[in-house]
Amino acid sequence: MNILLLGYGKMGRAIEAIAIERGHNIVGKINENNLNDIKKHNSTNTDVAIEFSQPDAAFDNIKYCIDNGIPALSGTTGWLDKKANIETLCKQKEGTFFYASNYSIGVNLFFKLNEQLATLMKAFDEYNVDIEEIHHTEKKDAPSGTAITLAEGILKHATGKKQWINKPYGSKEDLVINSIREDKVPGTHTIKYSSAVDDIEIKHTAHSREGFAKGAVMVAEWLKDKKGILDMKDFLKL
Ligand SMILES: NC(=O)C1=CN([C@@H]2O[C@H](COP(=O)(O)OP(=O)(O)OC[C@H]3O[C@@H](n4cnc5c(N)ncnc54)[C@H](OP(=O)(O)O)[C@@H]3O)[C@@H](O)[C@H]2O)C=CC1
Ligand SMILES: O=C(O)C1=N[C@H](C(=O)O)C[C@H](O)C1
Repeated sequence: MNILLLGYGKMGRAIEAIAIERGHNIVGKINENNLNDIKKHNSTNTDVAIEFSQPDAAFDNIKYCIDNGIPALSGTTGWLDKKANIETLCKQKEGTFFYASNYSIGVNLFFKLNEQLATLMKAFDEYNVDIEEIHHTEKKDAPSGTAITLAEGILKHATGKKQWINKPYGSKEDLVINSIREDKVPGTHTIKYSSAVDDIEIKHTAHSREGFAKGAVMVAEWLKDKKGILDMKDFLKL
């Protein structure tokens, strides 16, 4: 499979290593120094684009792929206010677009567990729920995309919470997401239900970027012949 990497930073490099190990060709690596090279790519020389860049770059990268008939998956966080525009374009052009805030299989099981726990805890309003996410200090956005997905999963079920906020403390109606930045941490997310007498916690700890990268390559292999707007629920059949 011919893969175009849009974004060749920490994730682009981790994805390249796994893609090569799985027998794929990397036909382009785009970063801020060679942005114009994206124009060399089209549906005849590229099977799929894997986009892990930065919040202000994702929209244009994905738009290019859809305009040029290249199936695209993106993992970039912090740009989702424009995702609906991409989905409209994808429908108009009958293209292929896949998005996940986290490509790790373990995190997607954790998303499911989070919703199951939120459903269970609904009847016990003596517990307050909050989220903590810890990432490396180079991360450009906060809260993490994964923490937002976790918050949306809780808000769907927890009647006492009205919205998430990205501060260490909030009112009873706020679902607090506390973002902590520490050197080299690949990504740790904790959901904590606290009462006066005890706490219940679930936690996902990424040991490296390998899980995100392997998930992205596996999705790319699956996506290349698909059409439409897809996500991890379609891929994992969860
Ligand atoms: N969904 C998931 O599973 C995961 C998502 N992420 C997300 O992926 C994104 C990238 O993470 P990470 O690799 O750690 O970040 P890095 O900062 O290490 O890499 C970002 C790369 O994007 C490049 N870039 C900047 N502008 C453009 C552009 N217009 N087109 C193409 N590339 C561009 C940068 O180029 P240059 O080096 O020249 O500045 C850099 O190489 C983040 O949003 C992060 O949150 C991360 C891990 C997992
Ligand atoms: O920037 C990162 O590194 C990560 N970003 C994603 C996010 O914002 O959730 C996924 C992962 O946690 C690593």
